[in-house]
Amino acid sequence: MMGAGKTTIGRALARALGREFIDLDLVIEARCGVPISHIFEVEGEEGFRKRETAMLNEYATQNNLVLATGGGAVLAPENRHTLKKHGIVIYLRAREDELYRRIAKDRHRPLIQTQNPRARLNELLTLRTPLYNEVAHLTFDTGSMPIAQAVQSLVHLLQTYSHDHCSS
Ligand SMILES: Nc1ncnc2c1ncn2[C@@H]1O[C@H](COP(=O)(O)OP(=O)(O)O)[C@@H](O)[C@H]1O
Ligand SMILES: O=C(O)C1=C[C@@H](OP(=O)(O)O)[C@@H](O)[C@H](O)C1
Ligand SMILES: [Mg+2]
Repeated sequence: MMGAGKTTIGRALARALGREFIDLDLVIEARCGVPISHIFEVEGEEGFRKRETAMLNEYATQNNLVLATGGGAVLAPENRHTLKKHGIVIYLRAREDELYRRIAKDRHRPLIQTQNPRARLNELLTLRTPLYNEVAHLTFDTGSMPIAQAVQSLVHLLQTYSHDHCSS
């Protein structure tokens, strides 16, 4: 979900693993030359989702990446299939009040620029939590854990997962 730390922790995890980091939102912004919020204004959420799926399809099959999606990438069944098929998907989980604290003042997340952003976040979480669970190979609670500590734990979690599930 927005504010879980996908961009921040993803970037630090990539560094720790010596992998390239790709954030789908940043790739979309770089290609379009405008912020995500502008894409929402001009093309609506639907237009943004098409771009998100196109970028996911482009990067999902590349090896040796840490790829951060936006929180809504799980909405399309096609994206869930792509993520599960090609990646080890980590669901970064944090409590609703912690998510809200992290994103409340940020004007760059168009979906919560509403009269009642807290209620909106709650609605989105209700809708999406089953989808996050469906697509996750691993679930990790960031809580109020410092980023460096989260990264260390994730490296360990991935090592264990790879040892148990990957043949080479
Ligand atoms: N574990 C954490 N503890 C405290 N702050 C965090 C943590 N993870 C992320 N943040 C902060 O929360 C905000 C949102 O993080 P971000 O990585 O953009 O989340 P996402 O990409 O999942 O929306 C940023 O200001 C980031 O520094
Ligand atoms: O949850 C969502 O639907 C979205 C999350 C955002 O990314 P973050 O999850 O990195 O904030 C960004 O993709 C866009 O604003 C839509
Ligand atoms: Mg992000």
